Amino acid sequence: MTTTPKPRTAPAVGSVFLGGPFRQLVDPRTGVMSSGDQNVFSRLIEHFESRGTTVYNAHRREAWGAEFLSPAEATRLDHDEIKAADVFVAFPGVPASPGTHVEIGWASGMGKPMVLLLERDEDYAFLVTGLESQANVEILRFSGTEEIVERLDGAVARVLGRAGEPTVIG
Ligand SMILES: Nc1ccn([C@@H]2O[C@H](COP(=O)(O)O)[C@@H](O)[C@H]2O)c(=O)n1
Repeated sequence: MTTTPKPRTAPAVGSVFLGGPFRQLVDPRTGVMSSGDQNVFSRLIEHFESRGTTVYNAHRREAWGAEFLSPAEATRLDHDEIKAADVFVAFPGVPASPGTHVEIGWASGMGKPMVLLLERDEDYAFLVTGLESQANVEILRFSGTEEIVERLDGAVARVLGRAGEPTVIG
């Protein structure tokens, strides 16, 4: 008897926090991020939402820069949303995004499964590239947004699969 292989589908993820450079991307002339930069975040948001995943994302929440919250409001919301999310996904940024690096520290401290999106051939902080020795994180090196989309579900599934395992200090 032959059996038909079941189609492989990525496991459902309840919620994701998506972070990355923000203030440095807001054009002072327009007060918002360029459409190209908005599209990168929108593409990843749509990717997750099309699978029924709730996406927490400050760039969309704050209308790409047109509706900045106060520092205290943004900090409280981001901290609460990272805590609520099943997975933390972020671009540390080139140049480095200060806010995202704070968020990476929070997510590590919370033991959150993490996927960090690093541009291929760019240089990043030692404490980002070394984080796999201390936390449940996958570092995904990419050359374009579509490469992220192709590889993201696999990386998310791997960190979720390891959630709850003790972290080996390297
Ligand atoms: N108005 C803001 C600014 C930042 N954030 C969060 O911080 C990260 C970006 O930090 P930058 O230093 O690059 O601005 C980003 O992941 C946001 O979650 C914010 O929520 N609101």
